[in-house]
Amino acid sequence: VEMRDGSLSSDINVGLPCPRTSKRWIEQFGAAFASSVFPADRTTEIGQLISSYLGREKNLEDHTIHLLFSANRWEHVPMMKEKLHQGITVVVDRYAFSGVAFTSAKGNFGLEWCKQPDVGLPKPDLILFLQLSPEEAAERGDFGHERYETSSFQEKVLQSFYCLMEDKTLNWKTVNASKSIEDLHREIKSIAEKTMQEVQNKPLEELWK
Ligand SMILES: Nc1ncnc2c1ncn2[C@@H]1O[C@H](COP(=O)(O)OP(=O)(O)OP(=O)(O)O)[C@@H](O)[C@H]1O
Ligand SMILES: Cc1cn([C@H]2C[C@H](O)[C@@H](COP(=O)(O)O)O2)c(=O)[nH]c1=O
Repeated sequence: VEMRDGSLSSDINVGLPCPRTSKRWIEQFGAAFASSVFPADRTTEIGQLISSYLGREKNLEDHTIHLLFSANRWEHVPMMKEKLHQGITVVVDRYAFSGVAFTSAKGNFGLEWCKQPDVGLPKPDLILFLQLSPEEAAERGDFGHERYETSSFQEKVLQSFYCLMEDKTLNWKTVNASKSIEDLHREIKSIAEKTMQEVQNKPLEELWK
């Protein structure tokens, strides 16, 4: 979850809108935070290419898909900024951190190269990392259908996230995702509300600048 003056977003671990999760986020957070929610938006032309890639209908070169994920974030920046300036909390289900973690997990990609296309995106006020072992994640619904959804690759992604979390200029918080949905909701809501209070008068910053 990533936030700005009254704004909340999520790299819940948190990409831009995914129809599978956005409804739940709205149910959980919408009323409480008047939030706008968007995980990887698979509806735009770029989003459709990404969706075909993830669904293994299309193969794309690794640099190319990395840049497409980033472009899918940039195409939402005007909308995000508009909402933030209206005082609306923005929740993002996956963001630049997923971009870096997944591409760098492929090997032959340094973290610095992976970060470059996302430099300057709106900087999140909070990044919530929902920690769950790859084994436990694999037991949950829907796992295994898409590209990247294997326990061995997810383990590499996890290591990349740990490297990203060493950056103390970002407000990372790890929560234990093996709790019940209700308990997890309560914890996230509490952390998010506290952060919203803390940042409400702070200016919007740029990521990795
Ligand atoms: N705390 C929880 N306890 C038990 N099951 C859960 C919990 N949270 C989510 N689930 C279930 O696990 C599955 C995956 O959840 P969810 O879609 O939130 O994961 P995700 O990491 O956002 O997946 P993706 O990013 O691939 O969409 C769903 O079937 C959901 O109902
Ligand atoms: C944003 C982003 C995501 N990914 C990967 C991570 C997941 O495997 C999928 C997104 O699907 P989900 O429904 O949001 O889980 O794509 C990536 O490789 N790069 C990115 O920038």
